[in-house]
Amino acid sequence: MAGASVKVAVRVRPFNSREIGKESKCIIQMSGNTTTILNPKQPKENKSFNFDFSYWSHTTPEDINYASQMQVYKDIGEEMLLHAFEGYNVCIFAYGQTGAGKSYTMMGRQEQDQQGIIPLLCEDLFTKINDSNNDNNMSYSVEVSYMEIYCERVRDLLNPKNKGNLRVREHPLLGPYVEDLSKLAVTSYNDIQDLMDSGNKARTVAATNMNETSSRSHAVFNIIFTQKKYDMDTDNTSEKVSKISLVDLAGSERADSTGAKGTRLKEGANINKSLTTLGKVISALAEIKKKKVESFIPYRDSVLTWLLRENLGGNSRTAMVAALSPADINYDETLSTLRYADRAKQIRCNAVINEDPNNRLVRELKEEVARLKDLLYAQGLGDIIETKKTNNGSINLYPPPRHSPPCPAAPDPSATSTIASSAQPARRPSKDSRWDWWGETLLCLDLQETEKIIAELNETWEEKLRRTEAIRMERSALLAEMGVAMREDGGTVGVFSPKKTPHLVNLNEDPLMSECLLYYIKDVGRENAKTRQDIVLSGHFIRDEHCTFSSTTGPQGEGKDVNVSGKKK
Ligand SMILES: Nc1ncnc2c1ncn2[C@@H]1O[C@H](COP(=O)(O)OP(=O)(O)OP(=O)(O)O)[C@@H](O)[C@H]1O
Repeated sequence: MAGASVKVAVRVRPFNSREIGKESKCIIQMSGNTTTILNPKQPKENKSFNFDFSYWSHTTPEDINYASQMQVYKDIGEEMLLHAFEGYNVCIFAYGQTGAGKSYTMMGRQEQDQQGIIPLLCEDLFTKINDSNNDNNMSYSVEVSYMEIYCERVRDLLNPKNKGNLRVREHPLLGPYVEDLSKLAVTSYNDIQDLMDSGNKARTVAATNMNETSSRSHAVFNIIFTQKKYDMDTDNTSEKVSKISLVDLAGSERADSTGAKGTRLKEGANINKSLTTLGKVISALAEIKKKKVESFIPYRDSVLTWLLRENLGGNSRTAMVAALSPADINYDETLSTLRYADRAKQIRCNAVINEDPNNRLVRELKEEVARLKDLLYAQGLGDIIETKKTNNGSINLYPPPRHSPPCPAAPDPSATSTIASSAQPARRPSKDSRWDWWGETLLCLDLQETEKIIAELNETWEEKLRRTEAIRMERSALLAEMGVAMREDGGTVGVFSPKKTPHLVNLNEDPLMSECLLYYIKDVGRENAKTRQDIVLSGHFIRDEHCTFSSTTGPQGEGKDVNVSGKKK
């Protein structure tokens, strides 16, 4: 299995009404696995590409060559699900310009035979689990998370409590992950379907709220699939864990072709930042294969690529579906999609079976906790751990005792989920104490976070189900309170109050979050930090000596400063 290439498929959809209205010509031809694009201006300049699959869905199911939703699932989804049962991480992502058919391929329509890869895969997953229920030595658990990345901000689509933007963090053992992203336990396909529906609604509500369409955000649906096998002979239980990531990317068109201006253009640049970086990552990985040399892969330059790092050239079996418009008016975008897909073919991933990762992880995390505690004791900060014991398990971080007080009274770290608690220190620390203060604070945060992860891993299945049910009830209550109903209205999906008046709801209540959360991921270890710009707190924010927070758009960043109250300077 080692060194398998990314599987790449392209799929062309029927004309839409706009294209029909413009009397568009079809410029895509397919024969076997080969896709040819005809240049409408230069008839002799046809370009052909070979892929693992070329799906002709331009006509109707009556056409013998027509590729149905089921065929796409059988070729791609079924294979990936098989790998998940083998214990590999898998990923399927859809790429293409807005309206090219990404969501149709990934989610599809509710109607019969029109469901896409995600629902078909989830249904098949539970069919297979139920089929093997006769085997008493096997047990399975399925957990789901669903997030949206918009303008480099991460939103939880399943838990209404997570209103703000979630932090993307890096743990020395876990790698990149989204802090506090809900992982909900599911026991049937119906459970997953409900979560998918709620998540899709939350996505539409948020997009409506921002006067946008969801095509500008990336949607990442994750399934954590755990299989436990009891061996009677050895009285031992072994475990395989697979993460199934199903990704519907934002429309890939260039900002200038959407007529975006001002703020919109800036947002576009940020959305495209993830896509542009994805392109750079794919190109860099393709170069490695071609030239057989190591090269720098800019995973950290965007939230999307950072979170999908393992799926792109790492521990994963990965497939990509590139959605194509058939129309001559979209020639440039479609050619660019084909080139993108062609490069993706070059990527090789080194997937390994994730056997017994949780036991190992808990052991390693406990070692990490012991190491962090030793460090705190060695620095004379043992009293933090002692306070924690009497403090309901939470560490009072502000200020750490030895160098106190570099900052004023301690805020309640649980008051807001992310920045506010880190943003509280308002007095400028003395030059000498500043570094110690930050070093110690980071140490405390690491300890707190690692203990949180251990608690999560140790949660029993019953506890997970109870937590899932509590979140489900909160979600229903919130949606009922907002009077949200989704309906098709003249082709537009909207958010309506029960009286059917258009009704906007503010899911983005935290102004601090919405104002200043731009992720900053810098390729520098905390311990190697040499300049104040290198202090990366929680992976995103850099606190400078004037107690403002710089959030930049990237390592080269044109930084945008925000002060502690979250208003732009
Ligand atoms: N293979 C197909 N067969 C039939 N209809 C399709 C197909 N692919 C897409 N469509 C239709 O084309 C329209 C646009 O598709 P879709 O919403 O999936 O595009 P998209 O690439 O996800 O766009 P966005 O970036 O806006 O999310 C939809 O009405 C969809 O039902």
